[in-house]
Amino acid sequence: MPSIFAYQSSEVDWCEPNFQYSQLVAEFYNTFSNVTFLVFGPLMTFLMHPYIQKRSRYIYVLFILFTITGLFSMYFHMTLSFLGQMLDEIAILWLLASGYSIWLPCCYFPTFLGQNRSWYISLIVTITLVSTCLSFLKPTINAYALNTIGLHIVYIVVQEYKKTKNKELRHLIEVSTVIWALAITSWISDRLFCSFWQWINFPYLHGIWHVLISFTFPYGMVILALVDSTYEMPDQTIKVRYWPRDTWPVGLPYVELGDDHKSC
Ligand SMILES: CCCCCCCC/C=C\CCCCCCCC(=O)N[C@@H](CO)[C@H](O)/C=C/CCCCCCCCCCCCC
Ligand SMILES: [Ca+2]
Ligand SMILES: [Zn+2]
Repeated sequence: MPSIFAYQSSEVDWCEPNFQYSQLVAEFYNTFSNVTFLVFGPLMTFLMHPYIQKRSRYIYVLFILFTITGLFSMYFHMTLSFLGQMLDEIAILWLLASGYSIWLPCCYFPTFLGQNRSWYISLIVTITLVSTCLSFLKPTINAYALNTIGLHIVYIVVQEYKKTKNKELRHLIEVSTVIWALAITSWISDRLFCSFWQWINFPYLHGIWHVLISFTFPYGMVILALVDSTYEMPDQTIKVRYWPRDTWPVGLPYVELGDDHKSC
């Protein structure tokens, strides 16, 4: 049995050919396409710093876990090792769990918990601990299970889309849903139609997934901050801004706190 550190000890291999450019990096494009995680994580922490200070410092954990996920994903694609796979998937699991703990509006809590966030967080932590252990039993299905959680997040966001008249929020939800749909299509295509992509000499769909899914993170954070503000900070004005410039046709969304209060 190979060591968990050994190159190609994971049962999962992606469509991109291995060791094409270097003996050290198994999947070159899949490894370096994670660089957007390393940029967006710290940049979003900086841009949303005033909001996080006011709302909850636990949000920093989300941004740190997002950056760590990018690092582990790089390590996984560089080595295709079992350790790399598990670090990548467990980091995603805890990132999603932290997101659910902080952002899920109370109206989506299971009815037996009432509106009690402390009980809800205890439930999420318990489920995540059990899932972390279960993830070692059949590691090939982990990524599918994580994408199912992703589908549930999209479901919640779509429910909020139906409820809101806020044009800015609706626009953010529309753009992020399209980006997520393109991302998941790339992920599934890489898994299912690899021989076709190799035949046309374009086995890079998983790298495209990395870039697209990393863009859903800033969008997801801003959408959830806006939704959350209607429940948790009803008197605070939240402004959506875009980095590097509001006026540029494309940019990274983030939130800023308004000086005034909604009720003033
Ligand atoms: C109310 C809940 C709020 C939760 C908010 C969390 C938002 C997280 C957004 C993005 C995180 C993306 C993390 C992706 C890591 C990619 C690393 C990777 O590619 N790993 C693969 C192997 O290399 C592995 O096969 C991938 C597994 C699947 C990961 C599933 C991630 C689901 C992301 C869901 C994003 C929904 C955004 C919805 C916007 C409308
Ligand atoms: Ca490969
Ligand atoms: Zn990947």
